[in-house]
Amino acid sequence: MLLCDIGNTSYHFCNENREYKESVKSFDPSSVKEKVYYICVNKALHVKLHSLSNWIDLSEYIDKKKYYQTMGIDRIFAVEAINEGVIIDAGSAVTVDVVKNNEFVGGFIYPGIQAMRKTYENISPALAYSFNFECDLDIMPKNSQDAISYGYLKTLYSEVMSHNLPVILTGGDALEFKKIFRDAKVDEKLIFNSMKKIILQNEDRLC
Ligand SMILES: Nc1ncnc2c1ncn2[C@@H]1O[C@H](COP(=O)(O)OP(=O)(O)O)[C@@H](O)[C@H]1O
Ligand SMILES: CC(C)(COP(=O)(O)O)[C@@H](O)C(=O)NCCC(=O)O
Ligand SMILES: [K+]
Repeated sequence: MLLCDIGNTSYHFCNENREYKESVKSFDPSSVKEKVYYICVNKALHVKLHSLSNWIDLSEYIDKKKYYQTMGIDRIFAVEAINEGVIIDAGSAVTVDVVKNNEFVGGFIYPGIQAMRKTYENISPALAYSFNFECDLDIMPKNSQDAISYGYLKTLYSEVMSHNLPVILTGGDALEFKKIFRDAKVDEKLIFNSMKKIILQNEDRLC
């Protein structure tokens, strides 16, 4: 079964156990001839995907009453996958969603690594550093690279840890954030497993 999670940077495919990515900028979805179950947060692609009969939008098979109307479908599928924890989906944006006793408590959206690095760089060339994910968030920075790394990472780290819940990391940058959320579980297949659960629950409707 071919699954696809489409974000603002990548088509993230999973075929049985093979995972691969294609760029949103260059990939042509009509090149896929087999049936593919997908979710998509990329509004620009919605019309094209809905015109392809072999691309099946799983967002139509989820009970959206538990979520707010404009919530990203990637976040909804991630939340549906767990009963308790804080999910960090680190991609173009970093989304953080809190689930307690199988209930969606709420969540927030934080700039992704590339977006934030460009923001600092656009302020001044003096801030053109990659983020140091090894920087000690318990010590006030005394160099420029840690000054922007701490500025970007400490707020996110403190907020996530304040919930005292298990942390689950997913998304293209999960392994970077694992360096600061050391006790987190990295689950690159979180959303794909959630998609499989929804397909199984709706197999009579999904021919
Ligand atoms: N222009 C870009 N914007 C955002 N992320 C980018 C960009 N170029 C490369 N990346 C990398 O691509 C990955 C995006 O993560 P991914 O989860 O695939 O994105 P999304 O789900 O938002 O499409 C990250 O590792 C990020 O660092
Ligand atoms: C925040 C997102 C852009 C994240 O998408 P991604 O990082 O996977 O490209 C996506 O969840 C989205 O479009 N959300 C809509 C706004 C909201 O969730 O409130
Ligand atoms: K994301």
